[in-house]
Amino acid sequence: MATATASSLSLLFAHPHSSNPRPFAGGSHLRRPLRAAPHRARCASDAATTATKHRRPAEENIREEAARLRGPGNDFSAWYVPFPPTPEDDPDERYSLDEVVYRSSSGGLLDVCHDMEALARFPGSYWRDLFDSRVGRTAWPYGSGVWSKKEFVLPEIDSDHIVSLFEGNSNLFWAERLGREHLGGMTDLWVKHCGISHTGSFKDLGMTVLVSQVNRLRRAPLSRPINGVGCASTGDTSAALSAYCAAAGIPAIVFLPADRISLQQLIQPIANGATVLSLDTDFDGCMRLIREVTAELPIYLANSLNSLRLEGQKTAAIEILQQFDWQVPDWVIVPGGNLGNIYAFYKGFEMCRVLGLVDRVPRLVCAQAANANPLYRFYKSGWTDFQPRVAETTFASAIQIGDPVSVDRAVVALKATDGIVEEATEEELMDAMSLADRTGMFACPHTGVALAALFKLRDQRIIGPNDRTVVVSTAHGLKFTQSKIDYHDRSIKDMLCQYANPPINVKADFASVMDVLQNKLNGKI
Ligand SMILES: Cc1ncc(COP(=O)(O)O)c(C=O)c1O
Ligand SMILES: N[C@@H](CCOP(=O)(O)O)C(=O)O
Repeated sequence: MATATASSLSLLFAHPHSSNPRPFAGGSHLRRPLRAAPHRARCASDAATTATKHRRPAEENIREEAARLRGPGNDFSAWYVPFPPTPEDDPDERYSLDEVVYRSSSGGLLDVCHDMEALARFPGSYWRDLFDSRVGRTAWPYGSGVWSKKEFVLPEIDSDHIVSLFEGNSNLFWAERLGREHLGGMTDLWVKHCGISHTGSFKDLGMTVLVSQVNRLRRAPLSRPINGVGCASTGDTSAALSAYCAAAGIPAIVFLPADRISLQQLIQPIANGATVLSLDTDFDGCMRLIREVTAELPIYLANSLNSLRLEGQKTAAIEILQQFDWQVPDWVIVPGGNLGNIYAFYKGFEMCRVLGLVDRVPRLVCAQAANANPLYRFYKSGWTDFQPRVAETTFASAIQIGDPVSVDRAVVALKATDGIVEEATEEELMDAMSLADRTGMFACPHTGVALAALFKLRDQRIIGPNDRTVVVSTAHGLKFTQSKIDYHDRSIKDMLCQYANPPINVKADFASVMDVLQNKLNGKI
């Protein structure tokens, strides 16, 4: 494993060995030349946002309206660089986002690097105001929580190529009762409901970006021969990929570990018309196969090994800052599996810090199921010994991953934020999820993992009662109802299920009903 050395994204934005004082800023065939700095901060997207005061003509749709209103292009750009940057790397190694490339020349990961100098010509206040002005609108494509931050995501894509289902802008839920009653009087506890979304998980945020770029590549003038988009999945990536591909008319191919994902997840790609291969292996086995297959066939890889995905996912971090009026929370807790998302959160926060939208980043916590905890073990070894493992069955089935592709990214994120890795047993995660449900949520088991980590960190007094803390809820509880049914049925072997609330079977007569209700009201049952 490559050692993570970068402690700040700024190292990505300016290569350590580059002698160019304006890193990647000039002379490249990958980007248009920079314009002279405008004295007033305006960009094309801005014009589209502000010019929609009048209702568009009935014969025009929102894409066409956006095209009509589009002003001159902006000069922001982005490209792939090796990740993390090491002194051994060729400082000139970079790739256009229009290339189909997932790995650096040394076989390492890639990251999307933005032209920070161009973005930094505008003060943080400009970006805050611009992003705030777009929230809740329908102006294409800014009604999406991802594309409302287009300049920080895929600045060069034509809005007409974007495949968006108006994802993002998810609820930041004040978990008042959970914090007050069950977490030692926590006053400032929040749950970012990334799973209350089009396909029921945070994957929509990344998939809109990836499928939009594929759409751009397939269409003229690039006209790349990409016949389909494929992924390995524990159920959520496949659902998001299938939905976005279906919306764009692009074939989707998904590799699923047989009998290891929920029925609700399985039916999503089936319903969206994807080619679904159910394979007799675990997620890590599916991941190995999809990598081999995409190296042979003109199928574009949609897993988070592909760093485009993380550009969309990072907008959840920016959205959290925005929802707090650009104040930075103290802690953000993220459940981790393949480990792309923890890095995406870091990148979103760090980009806002570097560009002056905020002045610091929160401490990150990555929470893993004890049955699938390679990162936790690595952390506990003092980051000295990473061992992939065979992940055991967990109710948090979407993070049943033993050989995460983004482990290097996670290490960078955690080291840079003085982060922590925690784990949760099956009982801890199911209890945490069920307790949260009892305070008005309908959490998924992965959110249960993050909540269980919070319980532990509160017990250890690492997180204080007044610390502003955000737990990232990654999927909708309705995708994982069987685990809740088993819990409330007390049918889970060796689990007390202390918050189970099974239905009471009552004879359908007045006296029996009254009897039960009186016992209930008197606290006897
Ligand atoms: C619901 C859910 N939560 C958390 C995760 C973990 O995200 P990551 O793989 O980016 O660590 C996943 C996917 O792995 C997921 O589907
Ligand atoms: N939980 C994921 C696992 C794959 O992660 P990815 O982010 O690399 O696509 C899933 O839902 O498939």
